[in-house]
Amino acid sequence: MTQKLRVYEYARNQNMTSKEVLEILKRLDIDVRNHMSVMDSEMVTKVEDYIKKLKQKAEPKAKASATKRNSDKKPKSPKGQAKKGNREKPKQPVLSRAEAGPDDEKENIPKKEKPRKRKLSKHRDDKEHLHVAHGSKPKKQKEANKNQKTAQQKPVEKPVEKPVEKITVSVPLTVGELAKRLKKEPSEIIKKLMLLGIMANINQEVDMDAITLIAEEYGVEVEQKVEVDETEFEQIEEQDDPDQLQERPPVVTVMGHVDHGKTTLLDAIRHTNVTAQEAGGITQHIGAYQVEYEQKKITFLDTPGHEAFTTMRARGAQVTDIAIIVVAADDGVMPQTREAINHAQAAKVPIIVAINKMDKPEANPEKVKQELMELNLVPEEWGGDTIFVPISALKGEGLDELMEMVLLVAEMEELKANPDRLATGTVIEAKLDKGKGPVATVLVQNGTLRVGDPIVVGNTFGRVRAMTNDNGQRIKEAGPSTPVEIIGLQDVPQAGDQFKVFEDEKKARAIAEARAEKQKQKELAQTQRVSLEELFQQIKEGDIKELHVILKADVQGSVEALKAALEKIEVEGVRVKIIHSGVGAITESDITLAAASNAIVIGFNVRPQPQAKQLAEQEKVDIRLHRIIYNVTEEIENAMKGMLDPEYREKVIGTVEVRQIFKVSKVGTIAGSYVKEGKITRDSSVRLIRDGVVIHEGKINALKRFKDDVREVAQGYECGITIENYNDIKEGDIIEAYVMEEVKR
Ligand SMILES: Nc1nc2c(ncn2[C@@H]2O[C@H](COP(=O)(O)OP(=O)(O)OP(=O)(O)O)[C@@H](O)[C@H]2O)c(=O)[nH]1
Repeated sequence: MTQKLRVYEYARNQNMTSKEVLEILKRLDIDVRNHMSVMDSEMVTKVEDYIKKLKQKAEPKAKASATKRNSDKKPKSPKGQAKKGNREKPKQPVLSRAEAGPDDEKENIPKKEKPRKRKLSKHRDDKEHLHVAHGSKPKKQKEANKNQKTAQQKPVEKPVEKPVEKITVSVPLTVGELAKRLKKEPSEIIKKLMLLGIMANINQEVDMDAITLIAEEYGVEVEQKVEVDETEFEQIEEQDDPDQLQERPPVVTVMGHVDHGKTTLLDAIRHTNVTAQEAGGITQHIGAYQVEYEQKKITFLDTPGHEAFTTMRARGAQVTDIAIIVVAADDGVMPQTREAINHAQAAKVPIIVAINKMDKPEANPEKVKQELMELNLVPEEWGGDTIFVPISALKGEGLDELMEMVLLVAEMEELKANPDRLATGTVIEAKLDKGKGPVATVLVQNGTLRVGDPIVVGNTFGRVRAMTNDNGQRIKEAGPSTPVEIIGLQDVPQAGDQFKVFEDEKKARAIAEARAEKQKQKELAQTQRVSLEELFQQIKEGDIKELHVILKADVQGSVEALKAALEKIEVEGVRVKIIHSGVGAITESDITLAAASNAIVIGFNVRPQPQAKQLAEQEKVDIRLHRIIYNVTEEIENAMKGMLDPEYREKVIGTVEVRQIFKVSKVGTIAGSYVKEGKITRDSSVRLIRDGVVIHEGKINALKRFKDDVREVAQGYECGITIENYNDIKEGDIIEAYVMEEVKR
C-alpha cells in the first residue's frame, strides 16, 4: 500500500524486533520517534553497516571465548560485545543481545560477586559458612581461605563466628530478638538504643527505624519481611524469574460509539482468523475468543463497550492490553468515542484507532483524524504516534493490517507471562446454568490453569471440573491470555473477580471463606471514597497527589471553560485532573468510571440520571452540582485547602413530573404535575430540568391541589405549580424540589 518503509516493517524483514532496530538507530544518533517512523534508504544502509560491523566484531571473540575454558563467568572485556556471541540465536543477529546494552551492564555489575560465592560454596560445601561470610570482600577472602586451611588441618575448638551481613525482620521485634539476630548481647543493643534516645528493656518492641539504625552501626543490611496475606491475593505481586517468562498473546478490547461497528468487527475478525487447529469448531459465545494471525495468537474480549471494561477496572482487574477504538468514517467522533478513549487512557492502555465503514461513499477518514487529534490521538503522518487503520468491518477489508498493528503494539509492550506456575487471572463473565451449576469464563493471565486445579474465584472456590474453549472444545489446560469457560465452582462469581489456583483444596476453601468474611466486614464498614469533605485530610496525609474529576456540563463551551479553570488550581502540589468530560446528564457510566478512578463528579447545569444517582449513593461517589463556574472552582479550591464551608448543603426532597401545561393570563404558566418521588413543599426551592439539563432555578410561586393552596404534596399525588417569574415550562419537564440543610459533622 505505502511505498514508505517503516521501522517495524524493516525489523520484520530482517527478523528483528522493532526495539532492536530502534536501539541501533539511537546508537547511530539517528532521531526517530518510534516503530511507526519511516526509514529512508540512507538510514537503512547505516543500520546495515552497523549490523555488519557488529557481526564481524562478535565472531572472532566468540571463537576466542569458546576456546577459553571455565568461561561460564563473563570475561571483563571493555565492551563486552563478544561474550554472548556464541550463544546468539541465528534468527536475531542483532545487538541487544550481542552488544552491551543497559541490560548487559546491569548483568555485569551487581552480579559480579554473587556467582563467585555460589561457585566456591559449591566446591567446598563443608566450609560454606566461611565463604558466605567473607566472599564479597577480596581481602577478607584471603584471610578466610587461610582460616579455612587451618580449619582443615586441625579441628578448631572455637568455631569461627559468622558475621551477620544481612537480616530479614518483620516488625514488631523485641530488643532480645533483635540482639539474637545480630548475634550481639542484648545489653549492647540496649546501650546503643539509649544513645539513640530510646529507653528499652529486653522485652520491649522496637520499630523499623530503630532496627535499621542499630543494624547500620554493625554494618548489617536490614530487609523488612512483608507478611503475605494470601487471602488478599490480588495485592500480591508474585515475581517471576525472568528466564521463565514467555511471550503471551495480547488481550484486546474493542470500544466505540453505538453503531460504529464494534460487533461487526469482532465477528469479522473471528470468522477470518479462526485458529488453524480449531477450524470447523462450533463458535461459542463465552465472552472472549482467541484468533491466530501469522502464527501468533490474539485474544479478544467480545463484550464490546466500555462499561464492561470499566466495571472490571473498578473491581481492580486490568485485563486489557490494547484497546481498539472503532470510529465510523461517515459519522466521526461521537460522545461514546470520547468516553471510550478516556476510559482507555485512564487505564493507560495503548490505543489503536480503527476507522470503520471505509466502504461508504461518504466516508471521511481525514475528518476523523482531525477530530481525534483534539483528543491527543495524533496519527504518525502528522507527527504523532497513534496507529490509525482504515477498515471496513462489513467487507472484511483492512483487517489484516489491523491484526498486524495489534501484534506490533503487543511486541512493543513486551507482554510476557510465566506458563510454568499455578494460574491467576480474571473472570470475564459468569452465570448460573441449570444443568452445570455456576459457569464462569475466565481469562488466564499468568500461569497455566488445569482441570482438577483447586481454585479461589472472588469469594468462592471450587475445583476446576471441566474447561471449554471458545470453540466449544473440552481442553485440559489453558496458558496465559487464554479465555476458558470453567465449571466446578461452589457459587457464581462476578465479572471482574480475580482468581488464583492453590496447591490444595483445603487451603482454597479456607482462603475463600476468609475472603467472604472480609467482604462482609468491608460492606459493613462501607469504605468511603474520596469526598470533598475529606479531601483536605487526605491531601495532608499525602494520600492524594491529584484530585480526579469527571466533568459534565450542558454545553461544550462550559466544559472547556470549566476544564481550563479547574486545571489551573493547585494547592500544596496537588492538582485537579479531569479524567473525563462531556456534554449531557451524568450517567451510570460516569459513576462507574468515577468509582474506578476515585474521582468526584461535577455537574454543571446538568443532573444525574436516576439510575446514576442511585449508583452514586451505592458506590459512595461524590457528585457536586453547580450553576456558576466561580462556585465550582471556589468549592474545589476550598476543599483542597481544608476550608470547605460545611454548614449548609442542598438536599433534594422530591422529584415532580410536569404532565400538562395550563396558560392562564395574569397567573402565567401552571404546571399540572405529579410527584414521582419524595415530596414538594411550598417553601422549597426548585430546579426545572429538561432532558437532564437545568433550565431554570428559582422559588415556587404557588403550590395547589385542585383549587386550594397547600403546604406540601406527597409522592403519588397530583398538584399545580407555578414558578416565580418563570413561565417557560413544558410537558415532560422535571421539577426538582430541594431545601438547604445544615450538615452535621
Ligand atoms: N457500510 C458499512 N456498514 C457497517 C460496517 N461495519 C458495521 N456496519 C453496519 O453498521 C451497523 C452497526 O454495526 P454494529 O456492529 O452493530 O455496531 P456496534 O458498534 O456493535 O453497535 P452497538 O452494539 O449498538 O453498540 C450495522 O448495520 C452494520 O452492518 C462497515 O464497515 N461498512
